[in-house]
Amino acid sequence: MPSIALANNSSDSKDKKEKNMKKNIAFKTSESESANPSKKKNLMASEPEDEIFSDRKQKKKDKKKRKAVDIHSEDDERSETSSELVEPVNLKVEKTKKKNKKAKVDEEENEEGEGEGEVAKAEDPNAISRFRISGPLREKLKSKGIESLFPIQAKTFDDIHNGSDLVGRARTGQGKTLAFVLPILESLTNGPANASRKTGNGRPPSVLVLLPTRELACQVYNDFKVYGETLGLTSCCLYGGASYHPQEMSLKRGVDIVVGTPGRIKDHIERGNIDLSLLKFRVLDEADEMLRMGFVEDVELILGKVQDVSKVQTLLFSATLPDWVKHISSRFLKPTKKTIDLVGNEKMKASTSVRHIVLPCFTSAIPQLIPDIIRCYSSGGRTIIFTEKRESANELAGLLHGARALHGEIQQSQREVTLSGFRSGKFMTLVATNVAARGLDINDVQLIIQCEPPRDVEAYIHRSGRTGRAGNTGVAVMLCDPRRSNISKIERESGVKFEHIAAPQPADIAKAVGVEAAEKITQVSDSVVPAFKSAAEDLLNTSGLSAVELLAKALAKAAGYTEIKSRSLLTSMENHVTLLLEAGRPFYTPSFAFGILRRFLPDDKIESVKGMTLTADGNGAVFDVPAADLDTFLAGQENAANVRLEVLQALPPLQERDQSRGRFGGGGRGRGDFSDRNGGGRFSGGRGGRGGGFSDRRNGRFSNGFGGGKGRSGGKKW
Ligand SMILES: Nc1ncnc2c1ncn2[C@@H]1O[C@H](COP(=O)(O)OP(=O)(O)OP(=O)(O)O)[C@@H](O)[C@H]1O
Repeated sequence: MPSIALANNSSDSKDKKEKNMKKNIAFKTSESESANPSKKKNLMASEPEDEIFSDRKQKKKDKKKRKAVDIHSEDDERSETSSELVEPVNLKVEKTKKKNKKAKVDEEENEEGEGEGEVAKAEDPNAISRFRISGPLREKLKSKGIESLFPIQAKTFDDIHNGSDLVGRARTGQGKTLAFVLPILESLTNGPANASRKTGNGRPPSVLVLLPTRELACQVYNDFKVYGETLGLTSCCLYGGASYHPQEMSLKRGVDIVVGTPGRIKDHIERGNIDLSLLKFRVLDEADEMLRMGFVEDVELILGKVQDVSKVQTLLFSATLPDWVKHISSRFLKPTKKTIDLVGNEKMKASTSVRHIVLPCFTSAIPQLIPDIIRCYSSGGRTIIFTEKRESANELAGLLHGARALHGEIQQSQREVTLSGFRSGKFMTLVATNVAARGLDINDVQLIIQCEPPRDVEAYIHRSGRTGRAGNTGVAVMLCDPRRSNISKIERESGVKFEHIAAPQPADIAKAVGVEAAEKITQVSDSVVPAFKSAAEDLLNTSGLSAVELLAKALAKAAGYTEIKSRSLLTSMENHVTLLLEAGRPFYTPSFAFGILRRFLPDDKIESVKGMTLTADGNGAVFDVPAADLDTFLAGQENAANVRLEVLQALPPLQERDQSRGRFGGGGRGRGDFSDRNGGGRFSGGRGGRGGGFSDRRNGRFSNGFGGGKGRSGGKKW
């Protein structure tokens, strides 16, 4: 990892009043909902829907696993709201234990035979042998390298197997999928649900799993398929954008497990293709996202198809469970439900094995900056870049070498090709909208880049959680416009303590790529030396450069650089420098700082100032100027009394502007408009408030004060 100049934490200094996202949900009766079918129709038409992805989880066992770093919260509080809470668990510790145990078990199995190995396994409280997991399933798990259950799986297994409804929450990447897959499969074949479930041709499904995106549905379907077939259970995946016929054929033949997205499943219900009356299990995975997307009525309609609610188990899982979802869960789950919350009131809600970084940057600098961030922070693994808008994803993917876009407007078949190409390593950079934020489990994603702070804390938690999975480490870099950053809300609500860094500088980049370039050069066969020796000698004699200087150029070229530019600390613009302005008195507004500059600089130089931002202590202002203008600025200050300009090597803490009105509701222009003063801003986000994130557009069921502004109220336009 390169040594990047660390700036002080600018968010510490501010304690701004944020508008509270009200989560008082006005419930309406089902009658009133069904009285409004036309609105439902509209929503269905615009649904980003669900997803497909027939790609297998490619768990390359030989991939190097990065050890988890500890960024654990000091806050040890436990939730007081959950009905049945368990101690939050340090996955890293568990995982390390598991690895040690596995090594020990393997050793003993080899030396002393199977019996001894079983004893060693039994010492691990989460060893799969300690759970009611039957032989074939156990063997399948072992073949996938799973010898021991993760905490969320271990803590929910018995409750689910014994027949309880359950709400399960654990941080991203901690194995929530198998937490419901395994006990469901066992219950259906060797447990309580076995006796009453239907078998034979044309049987109706026993399990229904609902997910918010097609990609996620396919991923979860794949787990049910792989593990279910070891127990003779069949699964199918129903998602939008794919042809109806094969889905209808699967349903006609009879299937045990149906996984899908609400829109397509509702379509199948309306076409009379699917009978959900005899379900034994209903699962809402990423429940909060599904409900946030406005699927609450569809979900309710689908779940309501069960004949006898007392005979069905309902499970609800997510890494984020806002209070309003907990309220809603009481509609779907029995009052006797269990809650297993491994996050609870712990301060840190996001992944603890991820390094969370904030980097100031103008939108216009993003395309040039990202390749260097990837070089410095991806450790050679995969990168997912998140943009807010589909157009930005397309645009950025077009500008970055070897990157592809993924979003809801791309045809389903292409989405599948893109995701499977990313999983298989055909290309290493995916530029996506929030369609990829939830649940996707892709091997060796080392780096997440968010081009701007997301609309809410849940989005931050899920996006950054695409890395650092299953105990591995990762890096999440969030870019933000220094003039408009509003990260303190995310910081406060997620519990993340952001590291503040500046753009990678030439030395950082050289350090990151130099070793690889040196390896490339040393790997060149000695056989080339005689052939190129005389050319090398000529070069040394005629270039006027030393051998070291020439070698430095060769290394740069081998790393793909023919020139390397420094970047400013504030906007990350190339060939700009960052200055601190002080005037011996407090600064209240950026205009005041501009006023001071006007006293000693001509207008055209003032025009070149970028990113004027007040320091957190209010005693100065920080801004960028083109490196070519630096002398003019420094010389100019000589003519102004009490004015001091300093070239900065690291950013001081800066003031945040309160963006809560626009971004989190209340109307206004919302996000966007990240362009710099001079109209740069390739990715300038335009207007359109982003309020109303939770509102159900159909009947205001979720209308909870988030309204206002046009735009992305339903979050359905990924
Ligand atoms: N017991 C286990 N041992 C080893 N690996 C496991 C185990 N359980 C799950 N995994 C692996 O951990 C990874 C993360 O699992 P999963 O996708 O279910 O996480 P999640 O908690 O649902 O994450 P998210 O909240 O992001 O959806 C997967 O690659 C999965 O195969």
